Amino acid sequence: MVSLRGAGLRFGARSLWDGLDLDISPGEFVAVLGPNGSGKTSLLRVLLGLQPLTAGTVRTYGGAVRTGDNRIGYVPQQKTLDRGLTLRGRDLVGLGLSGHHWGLTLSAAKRRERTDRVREALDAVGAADYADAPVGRLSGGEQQRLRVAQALVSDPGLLLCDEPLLSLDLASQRKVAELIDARRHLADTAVLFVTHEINPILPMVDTVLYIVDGRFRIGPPSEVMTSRVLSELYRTEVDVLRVRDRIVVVGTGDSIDVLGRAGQEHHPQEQFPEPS
Ligand SMILES: Nc1ncnc2c1ncn2[C@@H]1O[C@H](COP(=O)(O)OP(=O)(O)OP(=O)(O)O)[C@@H](O)[C@H]1O
Repeated sequence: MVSLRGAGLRFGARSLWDGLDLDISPGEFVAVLGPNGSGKTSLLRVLLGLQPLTAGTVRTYGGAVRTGDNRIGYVPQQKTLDRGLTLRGRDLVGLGLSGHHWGLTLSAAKRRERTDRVREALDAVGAADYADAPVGRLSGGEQQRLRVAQALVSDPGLLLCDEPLLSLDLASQRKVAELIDARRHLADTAVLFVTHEINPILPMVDTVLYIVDGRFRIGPPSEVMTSRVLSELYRTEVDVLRVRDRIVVVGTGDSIDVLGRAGQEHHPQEQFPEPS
């Protein structure tokens, strides 16, 4: 579905990553992790044909990337929609069916097919109940389900997700992650999932691409999410702990770190005060 060979991207003097070789097969779930500014969104933009590489090659579906490829679904970084936006959820999802494929004037049969596709996508994400409400009035989690439906309505074989769980509560995170996972099992859809937090998707992840300051590692979570590998990537001492079925990362100082931005200056008694 995706093939990157010797791929590099630089802006001016700054190289985001270089020498990146990555193959993604149908049905594979790839998590892309790394601190702010490491080039995760830029990688998605390359695959969407919005950002040319500065070195190497990229192919999707075995051919050159192109913008507006409706075989690629895209869930963008979540922004809360304007409260005043009166567009209905059903129409937002319909935007995922590109005009040139369906034509500007639709026959009655085509119109019915389009309506059915939108309804199926709404049902698949459990959004049928609020499909006719103005999207600006919906909660962040409800809006996010609609974005997933919009990305899936064209039946993409490749789904690119840019932090789709951001600012969702735990129940909504689980639901949205499960929807995406269900889709890949149902249709063998390959998923490239940019995230700062691996735990909500950990059971689904086949491969991690972890990028830090131009350095990166690719492999299964058990190989990449280790103290040794993350310490090498961050060039500082990082501890990766397994707590129940979660991964806890300490020492990176970025948002995947259990201690957040203060991680490297951590004083245990300040973070976790003893009960008085
Ligand atoms: N078109 C551009 N021109 C110049 N610099 C750019 C351009 N696009 C991105 N950058 C820079 O490249 C770096 C990587 O950006 P990118 O959005 O890919 O990071 P990210 O890993 O997705 O970050 P975050 O986790 O904060 O979303 C940033 O420093 C950004 O400012």
